[in-house]
Amino acid sequence: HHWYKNRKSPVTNWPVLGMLPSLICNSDQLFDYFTHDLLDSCESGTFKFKGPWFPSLDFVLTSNPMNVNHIFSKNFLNYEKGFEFREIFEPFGQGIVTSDSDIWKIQRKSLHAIMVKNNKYLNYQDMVFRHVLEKGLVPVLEHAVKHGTEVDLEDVLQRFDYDNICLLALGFDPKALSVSFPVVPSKVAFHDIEDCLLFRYVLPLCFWKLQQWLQIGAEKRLTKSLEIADRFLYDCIAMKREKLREKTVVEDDEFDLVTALLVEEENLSVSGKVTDKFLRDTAYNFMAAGKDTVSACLSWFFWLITMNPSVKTKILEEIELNLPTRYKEQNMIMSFTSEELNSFPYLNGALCETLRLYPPVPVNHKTAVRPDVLPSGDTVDGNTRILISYYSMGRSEETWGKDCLEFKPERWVSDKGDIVHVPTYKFSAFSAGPRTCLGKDMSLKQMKIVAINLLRNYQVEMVEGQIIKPGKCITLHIGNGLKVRIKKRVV
Ligand code: HEM
Repeated sequence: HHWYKNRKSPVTNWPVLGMLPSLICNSDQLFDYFTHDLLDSCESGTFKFKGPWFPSLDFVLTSNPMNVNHIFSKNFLNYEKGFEFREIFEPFGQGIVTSDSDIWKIQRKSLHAIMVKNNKYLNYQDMVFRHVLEKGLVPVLEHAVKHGTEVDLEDVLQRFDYDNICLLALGFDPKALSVSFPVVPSKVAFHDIEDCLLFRYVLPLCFWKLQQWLQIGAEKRLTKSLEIADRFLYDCIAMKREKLREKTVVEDDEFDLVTALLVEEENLSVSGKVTDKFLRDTAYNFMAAGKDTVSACLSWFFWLITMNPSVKTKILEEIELNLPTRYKEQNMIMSFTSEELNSFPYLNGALCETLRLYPPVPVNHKTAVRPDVLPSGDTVDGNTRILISYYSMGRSEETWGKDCLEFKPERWVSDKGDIVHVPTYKFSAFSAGPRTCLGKDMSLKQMKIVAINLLRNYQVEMVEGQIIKPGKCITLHIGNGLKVRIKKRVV
């Protein structure tokens, strides 16, 4: 009866073990397995994965845009991160990424007021970005050009991201991006925490809870790394409080997130609640959300344009054509306003195409509060884990056509040369609905500026013989990095 019931399933549903063996066998290429082995065979773009009988690891996997619209917008209140998710990601505390209901609303309101609405903070963002470009990225690239050394471009960009996010959140420059490629303990700790949390996510709760109690394996590593990260965060917060006590006016170049929260306390919905723990949780979540995403996207972008030389040529032509006259001289560090960046629709298309094929957040998590019927016709029970595969959505033939696996920036440029906008429930790299990414505009702006500076001034050549594939991580990195040689480009 069991075999008969499951005869149409694209993977074997074993008695007792469920579909776990197939998942384990494909853990090396999980997102392709979700896309091609599970979802491609379901007309509704939704697959019910059966885990072992005990403990239950069942989940509903979907890449159907109508379901995404329903889960993230139309029936938003029925789909939360959920208690189990918060338990697993407990180092995030009561921050925006893992919270629901009122706690999430307070976090979202305060972060939105600062990251999107506060002009002083937006100016600070631009200042920090220019600083990291000028004092971090360019000297490291120049060093690589001068010595002809091979560099891991992904590592360079991750360090760039880390310095940028630390300055944005805490006003502290860890100088992770410098020619000596130093080991930065807080950066290593954040990375380790992410690694250990991924373990927790795929293991049954009772298993990692036991490990935690015994303080062995990944849980032991997690405790140590969390101590390092917390010490770093609380030290930075104490320094900020001390600085503010000494000053009456905060300069524009000191207006980081923690300072902004302290200064703007009365105007935010958190009056009287800006405790050290609140600041720690807010900063931790902000850093976790923004720390590796830009570098992941840029790494895939440089690899994709190297594999597609005609795209690279077109981007360079667009840069030369639309570059403001003040930058016609070579070797200058170029920064742009958002309006100026609108003159690069093809570059925008190439970045969107990268995000479509390699979304830095490949899968999102939701929990159904009450039973529901999805627009695809699939039913979900209350307390069901739902995984939304952004990776599979970007590779759906139904949404993107027969050439969905090809890298074609042209699909994002209209016949008139304008940017084509795709609804967020179809192109969900930054998620959709009320929980859309708060760093979207900033990230797109920063990625364009890095791309223009690098492409115009340097020639980035891939080292032969590399295997480029996603690594096992919460963020979609290139597993083994991206080894390149950098040369100066002559215009
Ligand atoms: C290419 C770059 C980025 C991508 C693709 C991206 C993608 C996403 C996605 C998919 C989510 C939804 C996650 C979820 O629901 O759990 C998200 C949320 C978020 N992102 Fe980003 N992100 C990027 C960069 C950034 C940066 C640089 C920051 C901050 C400096 C940031 C801040 C946030 C925050 C605060 C949230 C939580 C929003 C909420 O739950 O209300 N993101 N991002």
